Amino acid sequence: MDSSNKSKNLVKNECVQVVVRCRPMSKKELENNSKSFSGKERSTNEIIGNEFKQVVDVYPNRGVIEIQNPSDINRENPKMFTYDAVYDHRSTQQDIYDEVVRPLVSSVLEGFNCCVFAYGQTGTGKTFTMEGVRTNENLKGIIPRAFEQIWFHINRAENTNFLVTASYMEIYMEELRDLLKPNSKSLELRERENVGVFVPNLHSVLCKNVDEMLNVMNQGNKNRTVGKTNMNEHSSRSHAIFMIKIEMCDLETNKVKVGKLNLIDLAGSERQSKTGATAERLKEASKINRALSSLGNVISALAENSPHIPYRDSKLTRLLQDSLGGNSKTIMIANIGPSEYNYNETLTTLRYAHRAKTIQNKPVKNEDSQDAKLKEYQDEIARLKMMITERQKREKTLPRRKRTKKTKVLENSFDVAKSDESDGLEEVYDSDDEKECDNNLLLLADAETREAVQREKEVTQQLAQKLKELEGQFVRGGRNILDTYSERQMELEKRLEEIAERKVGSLNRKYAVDTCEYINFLV
Ligand SMILES: Nc1ncnc2c1ncn2[C@@H]1O[C@H](COP(=O)(O)OP(=O)(O)OP(=O)(O)O)[C@@H](O)[C@H]1O
Repeated sequence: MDSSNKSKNLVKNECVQVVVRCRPMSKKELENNSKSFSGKERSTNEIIGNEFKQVVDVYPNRGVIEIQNPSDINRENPKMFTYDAVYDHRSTQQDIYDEVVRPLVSSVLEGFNCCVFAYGQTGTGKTFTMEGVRTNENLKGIIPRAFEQIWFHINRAENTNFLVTASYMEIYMEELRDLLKPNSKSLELRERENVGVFVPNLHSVLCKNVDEMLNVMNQGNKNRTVGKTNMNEHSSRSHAIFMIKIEMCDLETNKVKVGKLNLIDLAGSERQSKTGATAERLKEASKINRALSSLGNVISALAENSPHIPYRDSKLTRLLQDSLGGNSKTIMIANIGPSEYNYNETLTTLRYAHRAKTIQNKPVKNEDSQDAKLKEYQDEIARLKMMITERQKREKTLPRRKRTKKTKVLENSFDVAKSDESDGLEEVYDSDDEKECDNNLLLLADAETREAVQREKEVTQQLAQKLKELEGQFVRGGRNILDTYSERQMELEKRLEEIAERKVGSLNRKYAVDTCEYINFLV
């Protein structure tokens, strides 16, 4: 990208947006909470008695979370934190998506790099928030909802070609694994100027609709490392990263934009005394905690404007390099639990989340991106079309004989694959007369020339086939305007986006006031 483009595309600094979601009391917590002080002895892995009291209060209208220190007997001085948005146990998956994530995915579709990551203690609802419950429409999480928004947009974007790919990987025990190719060897991270950190050889799947993306997600989830601990029946033992790349070409201007979306479900921090982890689970926990502590260090260093940011301390922080302090628009969802039993972990999460709010990114629109595959394909398509046209012209200049009954048989042997999307080819074969001319070429006087022409035609046919395959990679926008949503729903989506933007704007104003309170709290 030249420097004039760079300055044109440079958006002003933008802070990482931080939202906190407090999950409801779990069944176990509610059951135990109903018991008063039982006086029972506490065993290492058993959670009992009064420790399930709720210590977290959520004020969605003010973007505030209060947490009460259980050792403060009078319970007079709760600690207070303000975020871009906060969600309590009543919040729905739809609320979070519409108010927080929808505007971000709109930015992806404008050509920005964007990232959503869920952070928090084990069992606080990160996977629930990101992936949700597959079998329940209302409980599906951010990832499947993002698929719907993306394809909703594509199905309406006229005059645009799209090339959409998805990849899915996990960081397990500090190793990068391709969740779509579970038997392949572990992946490496590389860094290149103008590209940033990337993963060579990561498998990516071409997607043409929501269902194909859901298949990628489900396929990857089958291969994700999950285990049981005392804190969570299905605890994620790895950090999972779902990556979507959307290349878009405006067919009027021929300009290409590239939007990238990283959807990250981190493994949760955990304490052995609570999870009861032993053997393999314990080894995993130590790697998980180490990577999360390096993430904490990166957040702190960025918040303090430190000259050295320790991105290289773990694979997770290297991967998040662009999302934290880089060129991406980023949302951190900090998940917490409400009970006293998790007070220390919850406070730690709230503190890190608050620090992350000060991290400044410089989002840049990826316009005229040189590494776009779509650009490469389009150039190749133009080249193929030109070659085919030239060949056709050349063939027409060869001497012909008049068509006879006998030669009609030959017509069936020649049928260049004709794509309805291939404008160039339509030009070449747009009338029966021309096709007849082509067939007549086979009737040239001597066998040698006939053979040469036949060979020529085969080459042209191969080129046409290649052209068809390349064009088959794209999705032409604006083809399915009435497939899944009505016009009324489109309007509703627009309104929701406006509401979300207004909400974030008013919370930002509130933040200025609350920062003073936070500084007081720190001193
Ligand atoms: N907002 C919520 N509403 C209802 N149930 C929730 C909510 N958040 C979490 N849960 C439930 O809590 C349990 C733990 O959630 P989940 O597995 O998403 O936690 P996690 O943070 O991903 O844990 P880990 O780090 O161990 O993978 C699940 O049974 C989940 O359904």
